[in-house]
Amino acid sequence: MKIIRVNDYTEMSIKAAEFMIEKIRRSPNINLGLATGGTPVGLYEHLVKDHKKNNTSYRNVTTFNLDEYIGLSGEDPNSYRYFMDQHLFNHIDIQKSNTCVPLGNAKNPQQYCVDYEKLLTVHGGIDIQILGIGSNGHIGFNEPGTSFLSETHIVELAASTREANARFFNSLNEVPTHAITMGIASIMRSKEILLLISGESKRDALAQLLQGEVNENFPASILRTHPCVTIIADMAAIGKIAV
Ligand SMILES: N[C@@H]1[C@@H](O)[C@H](O)[C@@H](COP(=O)(O)O)O[C@@H]1O
Repeated sequence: MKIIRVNDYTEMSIKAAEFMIEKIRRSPNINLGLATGGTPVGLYEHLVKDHKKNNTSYRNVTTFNLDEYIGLSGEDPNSYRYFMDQHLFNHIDIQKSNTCVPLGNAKNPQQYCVDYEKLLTVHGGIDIQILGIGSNGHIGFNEPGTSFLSETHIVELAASTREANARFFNSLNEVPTHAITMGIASIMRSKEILLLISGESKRDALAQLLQGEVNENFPASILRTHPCVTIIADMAAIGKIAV
């Protein structure tokens, strides 16, 4: 894993945007794996700025999001589809039909998981996957204990994850209990991974990722076995860890 140290959230977002823009310009029909949460918001802001200023085109780009809450429609302001539209898709020249975010209100969620996984394969897989990390080591919504062999599936969210994400909702009760997420195996099939880590609340997770064992109890640890991972981490997350 390659680690890029940056001072703060802003620098992380700019570096991540430069990293992505370079790939998109080089391969205009790239398949991007996208993440939600607070971490990539700055990255998306910079991609939008760059699109407006330098005309980087997303015309032939296809995107796949990692996850979505079960029970929320794409019009729900707390859905990840809504998040992606607001933060990125509505502001760039991407074709909406090329943006794939799992459906939170699919009629048959189990079958939908199989279909989403197939969709990834049919498109030739993800070229570069952006990831954030939960403080318990989750990636996507793959909570501790998830099999490293898992593909897109339905998960029950850990209490700590619902609490961490409650800040986006009116109350904890409104946070859905289940989500659909690409599995660990689906994520690991990406040709390249860019993991963003910012803030003191992620310090333990970063330390465990770098120094702990590769173990299903800490889902992100599998990334140590991926051939092409770049981590951009800020000083608040790094703290005194030797990187
Ligand atoms: N499902 C998302 C993840 O994809 C995200 O990476 C993580 C960290 O979120 P944040 O960036 O807000 O800390 O938790 C959320 O639950």
